[in-house]
Amino acid sequence: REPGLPPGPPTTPILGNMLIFPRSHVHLKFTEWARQYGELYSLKIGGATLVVISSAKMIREVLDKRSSTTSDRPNYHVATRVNSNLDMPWTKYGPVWRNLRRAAHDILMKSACDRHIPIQRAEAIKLAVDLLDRPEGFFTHIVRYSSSVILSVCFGVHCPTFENTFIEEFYNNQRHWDNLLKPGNSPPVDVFPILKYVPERWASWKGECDFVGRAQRKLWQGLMKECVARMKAGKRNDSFMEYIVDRKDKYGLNDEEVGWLGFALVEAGADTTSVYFQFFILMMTAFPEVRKRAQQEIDDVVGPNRLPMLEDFENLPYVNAVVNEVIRFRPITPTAVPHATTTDEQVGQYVIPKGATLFMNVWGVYHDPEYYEDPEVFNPDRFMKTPFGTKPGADDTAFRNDFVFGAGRRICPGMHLANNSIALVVTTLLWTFDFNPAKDPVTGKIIPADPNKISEGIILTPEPYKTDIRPRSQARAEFIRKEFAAARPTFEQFERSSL
Ligand code: HEM
Repeated sequence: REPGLPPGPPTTPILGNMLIFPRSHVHLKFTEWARQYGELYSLKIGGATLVVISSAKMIREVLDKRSSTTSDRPNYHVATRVNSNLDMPWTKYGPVWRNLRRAAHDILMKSACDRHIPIQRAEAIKLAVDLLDRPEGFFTHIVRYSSSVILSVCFGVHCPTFENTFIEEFYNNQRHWDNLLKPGNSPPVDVFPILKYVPERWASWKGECDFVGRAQRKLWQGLMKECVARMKAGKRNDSFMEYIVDRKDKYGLNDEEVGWLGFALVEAGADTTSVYFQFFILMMTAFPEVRKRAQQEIDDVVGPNRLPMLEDFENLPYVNAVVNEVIRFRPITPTAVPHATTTDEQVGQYVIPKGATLFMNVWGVYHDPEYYEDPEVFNPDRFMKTPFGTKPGADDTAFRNDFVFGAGRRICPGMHLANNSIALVVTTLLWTFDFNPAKDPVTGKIIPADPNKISEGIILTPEPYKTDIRPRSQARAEFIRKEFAAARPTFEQFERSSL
């Protein structure tokens, strides 16, 4: 470890910390090291430097305040080979990223997202109807919901079913992509660039990259073709990509970049949102007393004769606390997406060198016992006491409830769309359903839903679990079906073409 670097675990010659770098549950090891080496520590992987940021104060200091020099992405040979670095979350900081980001900002800013609330609401109602019809398929219904929202909003196409559709093809392909991105699944080409030149017959990852790249391109090309054909036929439905196609010169984007931007929105927005709901239902199943209190609040504010609206959300402090606690307890993106520095950065007594990879340890921040009372306990009440759920009296000036969306210039541009989805789905589901632990059909014994069973790729996902989903009353079930019938015109404008 070079002098001046933040401290970190002892290194071995040449390899640095490579042998002790975790192969899974990276966030847990990062957090264990944070308790030992502090809010800013470093790791060496061969010649490369990784810096792990594990406090709200340091996130502000390094990623927010210095965002003009800490917003690059690390070199990712796999991403370069798969999509020439045009898939926005992985794009290097520079003119292409700036153009993509400007376009993404304009279509995803709050006022632009608000125009899409009707389809998000209609989809939340469809999700409830799917859960009434086939509650055991709840994982798939959630994935369909979030994919269909993103596809409607971005490309103007609704997906009424999961099976044999674009969504199934997209998710199959994403599994390959996630595998490639997982540390250890392809050789460390970025640390030892010589590996780039290993011939394909000894480097199966190269073929896998080419396969994934071709499949991703085929997906966005199909979507773009439909979108442009619809525009030409005079059947616009106000989708984001129509807006970008109209203004691609203004944004300095060519057709290829426009296509990859559309793909990035679907990729970054579908899985993340659906995983939030998978965790939410898991928590409502595991903690029925929390669910009942949230339902009581909705009943008091909304009553039984109408569905919750987005505007109700701000009048539901306990439901807000539940939403925030699910994010704190199980942050979907526990180490966000790594940033990289473009200059040397002096931070206090340390120097973070140019080209270092920066990890934002969201899990470590949200599970820090110095700031959170019993951080391993799911307890929405903490957010009723202080705005960020921190211990009363703790210095929370640098805290935010949205660290899960990243920081600085790279902060997730889709957060307003995601937050609208979360508010609408959470309130609709709590209004309509009870979630209870399932029972074994043979023994009658309760099958506990365990929040600790988590699998991970780029994002944290609950392992499949069982839950007993039932409407709170026959009247509420019938009401939802009526609302679904009334939402027909909202869906229709997205059904002019099908996928
Ligand atoms: C709960 C849902 C979501 C979570 C937790 C989430 C989280 C994140 C995180 C952690 C990043 C990296 C930020 C950084 O580097 O500091 C990111 C980037 C991004 N997200 Fe999201 N996201 C969500 C939903 C969405 C949605 C709905 C969209 C679009 C429709 C979206 C589009 C993007 C894009 C395009 C980027 C790349 C930004 C860049 O590199 O400049 N995300 N998101």
